[in-house]
Amino acid sequence: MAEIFTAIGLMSGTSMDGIDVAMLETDGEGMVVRRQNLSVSYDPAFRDRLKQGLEDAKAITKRDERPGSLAGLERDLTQRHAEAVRFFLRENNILPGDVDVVGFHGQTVLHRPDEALTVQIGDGALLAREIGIPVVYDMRANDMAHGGQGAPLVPVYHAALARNLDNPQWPVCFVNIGGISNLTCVGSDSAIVAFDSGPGNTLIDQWVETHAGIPFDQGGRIASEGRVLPALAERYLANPFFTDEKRRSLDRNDFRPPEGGDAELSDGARTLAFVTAAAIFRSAEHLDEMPKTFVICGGGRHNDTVMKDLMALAGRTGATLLTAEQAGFDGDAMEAEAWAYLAVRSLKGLPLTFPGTTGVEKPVTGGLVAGADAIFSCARH
Ligand SMILES: Nc1ncnc2c1ncn2[C@@H]1O[C@H](COP(=O)(O)OP(=O)(O)OP(=O)(O)O)[C@@H](O)[C@H]1O
Ligand SMILES: CC(=O)N[C@H]1[C@@H]2OC[C@@H](O2)[C@@H](O)[C@@H]1O[C@H](C)C(=O)O
Repeated sequence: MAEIFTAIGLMSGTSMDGIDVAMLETDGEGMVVRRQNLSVSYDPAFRDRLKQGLEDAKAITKRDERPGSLAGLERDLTQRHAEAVRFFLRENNILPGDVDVVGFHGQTVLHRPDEALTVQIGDGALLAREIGIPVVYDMRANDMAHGGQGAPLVPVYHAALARNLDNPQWPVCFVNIGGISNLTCVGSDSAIVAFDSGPGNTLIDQWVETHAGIPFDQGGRIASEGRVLPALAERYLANPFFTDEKRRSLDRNDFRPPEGGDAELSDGARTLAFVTAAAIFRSAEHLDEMPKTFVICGGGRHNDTVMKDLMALAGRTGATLLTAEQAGFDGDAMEAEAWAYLAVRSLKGLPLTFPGTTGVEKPVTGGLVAGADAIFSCARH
């Protein structure tokens, strides 16, 4: 019988809005039972420190360098993750000994796939000591070492979820709209093709932060009052990222928000919401077959203007578009769940990425383990 692990995943994504915590029971393959989850927001001062961290990271040439504020930031980020785990355990009356492993993403501060350089700050050994649970971390590096883009890693989990769907129209495409968007297309034969699909919420977030002093456009309301500026939208959509033969993974800074003079507040937000949706469909043109079902996950699905545009674009292809919840999942917890699932796959030496997901030369596993002594005594059957 397959080993079943209880795993917690921790995600601090490119939006830098906070830490998502989610728990699963899984064998790292077809068996997935989703358990509790919660999110802990970063305060504005810590978000500012993370943003400074992205600036300081530009000086990194080797992935273990921590110039400027980064060493202190890595320590504090790790402590915040430890606190989030302790809070999660307390809230749900779970003991550390009930959890077999934690999958720790950390915070991406630099991602340059063309230079095979990706840096997630987060000290796995410190986290394992703090919470008393083994930790799997740094799961992107081995993919890059084997010629992969280092992202996206979530597709293998999307594929596991797709198997739980009730008689869907295939292919099914999971779209994750975080700071950056990515998609995973799963065929009826379980084959997966995945890639980053464009800027997600990051442009909208930066636009409304600069021009309205708020972290995101709640519900897409500001956008709903504006109109799409076609020339501005095309400036983004004409980026070679969409037409290049090769699918590339994105750094948060690969697409920059418009200049102040390019638009007024609501037209800018409206145009960027359209760009978010249209980018996904431009990228989807690289799939062999247009998906028949789209499942929308990630914080971007809370932006009604983005969702309206996605609906319209899906409608043109005759596809059905569902939110993660309509498909029976939790769209806010999915990435954290994925990191729990990936941690279990890592412990079992199973591949995390595939030629069809990151362009890696062959299926490869990944991740480093901290606090490993405990692992072999804790896997339950
Ligand atoms: N109520 C809401 N209305 C509009 N947008 C929202 C709402 N809630 C969240 N968002 C958007 O979702 C973002 C967070 O999404 P999510 O947590 O999926 O991203 P992430 O995991 O940080 O990014 P990535 O997947 O790129 O690593 C916020 O920055 C915001 O733009
Ligand atoms: C380098 C990095 O952190 N990339 C993130 C980012 O955020 C979304 C998109 O770009 C995605 O490819 C990836 O995260 C998700 C969780 C992934 O690896 O699947």
